[in-house]
Amino acid sequence: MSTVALEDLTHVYDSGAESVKALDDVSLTIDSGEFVSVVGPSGCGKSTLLYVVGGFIDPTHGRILVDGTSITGPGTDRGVIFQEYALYPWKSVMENVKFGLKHVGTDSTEEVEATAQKYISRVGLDGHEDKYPKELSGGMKQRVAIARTLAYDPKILLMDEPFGALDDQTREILQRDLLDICNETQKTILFITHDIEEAAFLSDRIVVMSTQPGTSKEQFEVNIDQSVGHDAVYQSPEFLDVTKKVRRSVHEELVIEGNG
Ligand SMILES: Nc1ncnc2c1ncn2[C@@H]1O[C@H](COP(=O)(O)OP(=O)(O)OP(=O)(O)O)[C@@H](O)[C@H]1O
Repeated sequence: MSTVALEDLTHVYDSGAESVKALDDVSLTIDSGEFVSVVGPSGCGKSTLLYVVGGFIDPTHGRILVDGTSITGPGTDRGVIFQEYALYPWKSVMENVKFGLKHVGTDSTEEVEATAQKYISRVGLDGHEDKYPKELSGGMKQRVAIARTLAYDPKILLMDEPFGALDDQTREILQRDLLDICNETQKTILFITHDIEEAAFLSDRIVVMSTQPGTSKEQFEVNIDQSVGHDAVYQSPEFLDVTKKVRRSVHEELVIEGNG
């Protein structure tokens, strides 16, 4: 369990001729075990926010604290899952998952094998260990990516549109699996999505970002019992209410952008 605090994050991409302010003074705390989604108009800085929290880019201003300590780059305390599965095409499912464990210095071959197998099973890929990415569907590839990240047990998951490339049915199955994993392991999650319904189904809290430069515009608590399943949740008054409010908030930004 880990708390993540984003303090006054500003990021400017400076490519010499032109500079783009992607984030403007974003502050946000994600409590231990909390699931927070970030939504907002295209180009508002959602991915930038995730890269900064992942430690892949240094913010121009501000800092990120994990359990009170400032981060200085990527680390195994934070596992990142992208929309593109980022698997090694020349490695099998087993080898891809084992690769994740290299970062945490597990020495024993048996231990590595057993841990990899545990997470391959956890994401429902028993029997597919020796297959290569090209032999897998999109949903299976994303399961491998999730298993590879879970295998080294990061306390924090940073997910950038992880289900964006999947069909509706596969997406719903993986959303449910993700929630089950969260309940079992109490991960702290920062989840980026375009999909307001997805954010409302999965999250404890939704942050709406303003149009570029991205600021944390508005936040919505979500109190939904996801265990009743997608169909029942999607028809519940709480779900309809929160999606309406979030949609309105995002839509205001699109109008502002259109006028600007
Ligand atoms: N490497 C870069 N160099 C310069 N500008 C960049 C770079 N990466 C992103 N940007 C700009 O920063 C702003 C924020 O981009 P970012 O990808 O974080 O937004 P986003 O909200 O994730 O977008 P989308 O929803 O379309 O994926 C955009 O104006 C984008 O063009």
